[in-house]
Amino acid sequence: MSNQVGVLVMSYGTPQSMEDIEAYYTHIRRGNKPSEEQLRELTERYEAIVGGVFPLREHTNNQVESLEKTLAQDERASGVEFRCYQGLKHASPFIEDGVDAMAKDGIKRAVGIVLAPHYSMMSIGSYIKRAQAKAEEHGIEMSFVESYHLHPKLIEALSIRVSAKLDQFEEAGAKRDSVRVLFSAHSLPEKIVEMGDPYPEQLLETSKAVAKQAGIENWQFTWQSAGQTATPWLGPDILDTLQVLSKEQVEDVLVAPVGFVSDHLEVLYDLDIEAKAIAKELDMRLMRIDSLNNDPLYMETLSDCVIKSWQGIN
Ligand SMILES: CC1=C(CCC(=O)O)c2cc3nc(cc4[nH]c(cc5[nH]c(cc1n2)c(C)c5CCC(=O)O)c(CCC(=O)O)c4C)C(CCC(=O)O)=C3C
Ligand SMILES: [Fe+2]
Repeated sequence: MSNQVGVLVMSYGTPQSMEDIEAYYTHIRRGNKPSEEQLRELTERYEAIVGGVFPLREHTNNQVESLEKTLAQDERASGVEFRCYQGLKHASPFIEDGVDAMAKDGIKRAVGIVLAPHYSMMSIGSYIKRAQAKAEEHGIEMSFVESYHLHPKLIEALSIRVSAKLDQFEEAGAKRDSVRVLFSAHSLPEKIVEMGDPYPEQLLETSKAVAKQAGIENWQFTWQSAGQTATPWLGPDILDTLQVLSKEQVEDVLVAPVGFVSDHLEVLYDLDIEAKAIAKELDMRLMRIDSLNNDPLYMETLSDCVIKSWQGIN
C-alpha cells in the first residue's frame, strides 16, 4: 500500500475575477441569484480591496503550499508523504473537486482540515459533511480535524500579534492598559445557540486564552460581518460596540479578529475600511492585529492537528 496520505485543506473560497462574483454569491445563497443591488454592493466591496489576485485566493494558495512543506518536515511523518489538496466551500476548486483529485491520484486515506479554528455546524460541520460524502463515493477513508481553537501554537501566534500592536499603541503615546482589545469573529444566525452549537463558546475560549497569554484585562468579545437576512444574527456587532465604547470614553481600540486566519473581505473591508471609518467619526484610534496568513506557528498548528488526526486512522 502506498504511503501517500491526502490532506484536504478546506477554505471558504473567493471569486477568481470580478466577473465571477455573481456565480460565487449565487453559490453562497444556495443557488438563488442575488438582486442587482446586492451584487453591486458586494462588487464594490471587492473593488475596494482587490489589486490583482483576490487576497483570499493568494493566502489560501500559500497556506496550502506551506502546510505541505511543514508536514514534510515533521519527523512523526517520516515514511509518509502527505499531499495537500485544496477544497473550497463556495468557489473552484470546490471541496468535491479536491476529493476527486485525491481519488485520481490513488489516495486511499486522507485527513480533512479547515482553515478556520472554531467549530460550527454552519461552517466546519458543513465542510466536513460535503467532504465525507464525496470521500465515501470514492472509498477514501477520511478523518477530520473539527477545531483547533486552543492549540498552544495558535494561541501563541495570536498573543504575539496582540502584544506587537499594543507596543505600537504605546509608541504612539497611548497607555497600554487603556487600549480596549476587541476579539471578533463572523456572526452567525442566533438560532445556532438554541441548537447547542459550540461556536460562541469556542471563540470565547480562544479570546480568554490569548488575553491571558498577552497579559491583558481590558478586553471584550464582539461579532462582525453579520448577514442581512430576516432572521436575527448574533450580536453585538462591532459597529455598535464602537458606538458604545465611544460613550464610555474609550479612545484606543485594537481589533483581534480571531475567527479568521487570513486577509480577506471581512478583514480588509469590514474592519480596515468600514470599522475604521466609524472609529474615525467617533474620534477613536483603531488598529487591528496582523492576520496569520502563513505564519510558521499557524502552519505548525495545522500540521500538528493533521498528524494527530492521521495517527487516529493509521
Ligand atoms: C462562519 C463564517 C465564516 C468563518 C468560517 C469560515 O471561514 O468558514 C465565514 C467566512 C467568510 N465569508 C466570506 C464571504 C462571504 N460570506 C457571506 C455570507 C455568509 N457567511 C456566513 C458565515 C461565515 N463566513 C454565513 C452564515 C453567510 C450567509 C449566507 C449563508 O448562509 O451561507 C457572503 C455573502 C454576502 C454577505 O453576507 O456579506 C460573502 C461574500 C469569506 C470570503 C471573503 C473573501 O472573498 O475575501 C470568508 C472567509
Ligand atoms: Fe461568510
